[in-house]
Amino acid sequence: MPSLHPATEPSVAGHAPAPAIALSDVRKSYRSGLETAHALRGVTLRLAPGSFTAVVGQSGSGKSTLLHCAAGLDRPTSGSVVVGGHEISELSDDALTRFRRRQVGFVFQAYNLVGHLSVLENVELPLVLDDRRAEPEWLAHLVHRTGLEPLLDRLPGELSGGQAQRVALARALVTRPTVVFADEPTGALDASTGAAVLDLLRTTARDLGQTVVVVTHDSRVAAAAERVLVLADGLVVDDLDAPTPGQVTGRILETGR
Ligand SMILES: Nc1ncnc2c1ncn2[C@@H]1O[C@H](COP(=O)(O)OP(=O)(O)OP(=O)(O)O)[C@@H](O)[C@H]1O
Repeated sequence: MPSLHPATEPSVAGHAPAPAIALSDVRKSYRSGLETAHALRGVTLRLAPGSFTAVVGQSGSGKSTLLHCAAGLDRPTSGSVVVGGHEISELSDDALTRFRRRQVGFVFQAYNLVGHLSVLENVELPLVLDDRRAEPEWLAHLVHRTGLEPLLDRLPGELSGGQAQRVALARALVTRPTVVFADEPTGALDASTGAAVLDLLRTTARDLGQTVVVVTHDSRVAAAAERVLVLADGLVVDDLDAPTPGQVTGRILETGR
C-alpha cells in the first residue's frame, strides 16, 4: 500500500518479532467549550502478533478511545500508533479508510450487519467495498469454522444473536486483517451464547494466528484473554498475565475513583 509509510522503529534481528500494534505515548483530549477531557494521558503498549488481549477498566477510563485510536477510527492528539508496521496516526482520511479496510477487522456489540444483504454477502462486504474478491478457500474455511454453512442465504433479521455475532466474526476475518478489534462482543448475548462466541473468537484467533483485542466491562470475558490491560483515568495501570475473572474484577475495583 504505497500511501502507508513504514514505521521508523525496526524490529531487531534475533529478538522478539515486530509487534502487531505499538502505541507510544498516545494522548487524546476532547474539547467541549471551556472543558477538556483527557481520555488518554500517555498510553504506551506493544501487542505481539497472534496475541489475544483484553482491555478493561471502569466506565470513562478510556477503553473506547484507546480502541478508536489503535484501530484508526480516530486520531490521537499526540503520540504514535503503529499497526502492522505502518504509522497510522498521521494518515490522510482516505489513507486511513484504506488502512482500516485492509488491516483491521471489527466486531461490535450491535453486530452492524446490513439488513438487506444475505449472511454470505455480509461476510464478503469488506472485500466488496475494497474492490476485491474473496479467496474461495479462505472464505470456505471461515464459513466452516464459524458454523455458518446452513445460514448463508438468510438475512440478518432471521438470525439469533449468537448467529449474528458469528457472521460479524467471519466478516471481521475475511480480509485476513493484521488485528481484529472486538468492542463488548458478547454484551448483547445471554451468558451461554456469549461464552460460545467468546470461545469461537479465542480458538479462531489461536488457530489462525490472528491478533485480537477485546474491549470489555466483563471480567469473565477479559479472563478468556492471555493478557489483560487495566485502564484507569486514561493510563494503563496494570498488565495481567492470564488472570482469573476474580483477579480482573479486583484490579478494576482497586482503580475506583
Ligand atoms: N467525543 C467526546 N467528547 C468529549 N469527551 C469525550 C468524548 N469521548 C469520550 N470522552 C470522554 O473521555 C473519557 C474516556 O471515554 P471513553 O468512552 O474512552 O471511556 P470508556 O472506558 O470506553 O467508557 P465506557 O466503559 O463507559 O464506555 C470520558 O471522560 C469521556 O467522557
